Amino acid sequence: MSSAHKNLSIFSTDNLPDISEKRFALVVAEWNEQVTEALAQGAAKTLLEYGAKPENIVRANVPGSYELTFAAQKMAQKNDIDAVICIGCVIQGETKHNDYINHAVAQGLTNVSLKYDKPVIFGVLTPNTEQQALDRAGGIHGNKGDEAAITAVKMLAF
Ligand SMILES: Nc1c(NC[C@H](O)[C@H](O)[C@H](O)CO)[nH]c(=O)[nH]c1=O
Ligand SMILES: CC(=O)[C@@H](O)COP(=O)(O)O
Repeated sequence: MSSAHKNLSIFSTDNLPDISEKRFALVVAEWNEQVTEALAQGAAKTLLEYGAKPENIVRANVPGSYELTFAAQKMAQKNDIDAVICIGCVIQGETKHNDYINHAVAQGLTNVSLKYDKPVIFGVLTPNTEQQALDRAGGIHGNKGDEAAITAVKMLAF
């Protein structure tokens, strides 16, 4: 079901684990900062709403979404990080560059998650237009940052 038919920030929060002592890395790409900052704020707010402590959310910025994988690995290898949430926005341009970034990051974050046996959440928007991005960063389709945070919390139940 496409985002056009549902608010991405409406999800079940039943049976969530206690995250009061869990530590989260929040890795944020600076490209399309208006969007990624809205996503990051949504993710942080949601973690706090569901019981995370402010001191247990470790924020790190990277230049672009392609760099999320390297930073995610640096965070995932830390013994005091329980989950990594990666935030980015890769807007389609005139060339295929966005495709290469998106595929590299999706596969890269999956590899990091499996290598370090920790949830590494793909909170990267891959819109065709800036408006599509804004719609998913606190607009008509909710906030994908909220969704990424809840996903991290749910995965800590495994
Ligand atoms: N065009 C976008 C980029 N491009 C930059 C790359 O992510 C990367 O930093 C560069 O290729 C150097 O390695 N990044 C985004 O996050 N969003 C874009 O729309
Ligand atoms: C997705 C990007 O990296 C973006 O800057 C590429 O834009 P373009 O394909 O028009 O060069």
